[in-house]
Amino acid sequence: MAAMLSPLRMLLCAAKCPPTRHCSSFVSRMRYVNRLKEDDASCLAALQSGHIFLFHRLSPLLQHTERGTFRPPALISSDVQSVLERLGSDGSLLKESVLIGCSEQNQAQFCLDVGELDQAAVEEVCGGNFVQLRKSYFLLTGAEAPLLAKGQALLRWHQTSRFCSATGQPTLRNQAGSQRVCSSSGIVYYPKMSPVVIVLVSDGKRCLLARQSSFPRGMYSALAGFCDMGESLEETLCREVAEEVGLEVQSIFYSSSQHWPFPHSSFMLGCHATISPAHTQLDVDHTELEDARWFGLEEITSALQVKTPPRRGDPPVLWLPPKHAIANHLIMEWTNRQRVSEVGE
Ligand SMILES: NC(=O)c1ccc[n+]([C@@H]2O[C@H](COP(=O)([O-])OP(=O)(O)OC[C@H]3O[C@@H](n4cnc5c(N)ncnc54)[C@H](O)[C@@H]3O)[C@@H](O)[C@H]2O)c1
Ligand SMILES: [Mg+2]
Repeated sequence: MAAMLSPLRMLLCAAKCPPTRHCSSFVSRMRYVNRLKEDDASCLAALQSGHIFLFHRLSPLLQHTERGTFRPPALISSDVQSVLERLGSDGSLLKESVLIGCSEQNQAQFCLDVGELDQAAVEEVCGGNFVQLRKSYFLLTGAEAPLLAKGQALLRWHQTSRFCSATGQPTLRNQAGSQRVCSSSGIVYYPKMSPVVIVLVSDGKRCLLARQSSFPRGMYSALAGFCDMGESLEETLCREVAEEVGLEVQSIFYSSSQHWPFPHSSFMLGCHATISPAHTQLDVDHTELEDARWFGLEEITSALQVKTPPRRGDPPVLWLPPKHAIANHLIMEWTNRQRVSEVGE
């Protein structure tokens, strides 16, 4: 999963880069993006030759490909400019684009919300459809889904951060859209994510999954909870497991992290935790969770084979979080470890 590299995999990826006397292309891309965040003139120049992903009221534009898949078109600036002009908008909207990265081809990448234009008209001119992010996220494969999630998160932040919470005066963004400054007090605001710990608890033989009443039918996921102010990752993890299922954690292993756009930007910190096999009795907090249960390797293995979510009237079947979700990644890691340890027994 490209968006979630464990520290070991990160080391392996870094090891693959050939040593050069100059900066690696990764280093130069990261430095380029950083420069664009700090220098408005360079960012504006990069926008003229950059790629732009369009959104309409926070829904990204997707196109059907010949292979029956979907992709977000990366439009060039001059094309976006002519779409805007054709639909009666003056060119100034283009400058509202927000920097989201740099492609491996060294192209600066931006996103732009054209919510002030008629949705159907933009769709017709661009030959695509604006699809809600929750749906788009699961229609896309690879790195495009997290890129769009980042774009939507930044666009949402700009749309909801127009005023300083200390003075009530308007805030002004820099060209990259990486910060906003109060026009009166000079207070600088940066985009925010809420840290969330997500943990797959195991008693050595089984893993613990839970469901909230709002989850799709049959879906169980790892335990998750927002960090309280001042807490460490470990403290949040132990508190959430205690609060939600009444268990005390013995040990914690960090796995990986993920930006999760739903319902707003969360920074998911993924961990595994073990509890003593002698203390597995659950005391579920039913105000938070509809159900929590232990699942063995066999049940998880067959749930991983289920390809479509259960429908109303179908026999009850365990449905696991989709591939893009870090919960799925944790479950896969646990499954692989259990398989190895069962072979070793
Ligand atoms: N990507 C994944 O695999 C995955 C899996 C499970 C959950 N999640 C995400 O994790 C998040 C947290 O999980 P949870 O709902 O069990 O959390 P939780 O157990 O902390 O319960 C949510 C409650 O926490 C309170 N809360 C405290 N700080 C908050 C904040 N900054 N934002 C919103 N609410 C806050 C609210 O009262 C809210 O109702 C959810 O938004 C969910 O989308 C992601
Ligand atoms: Mg929770």
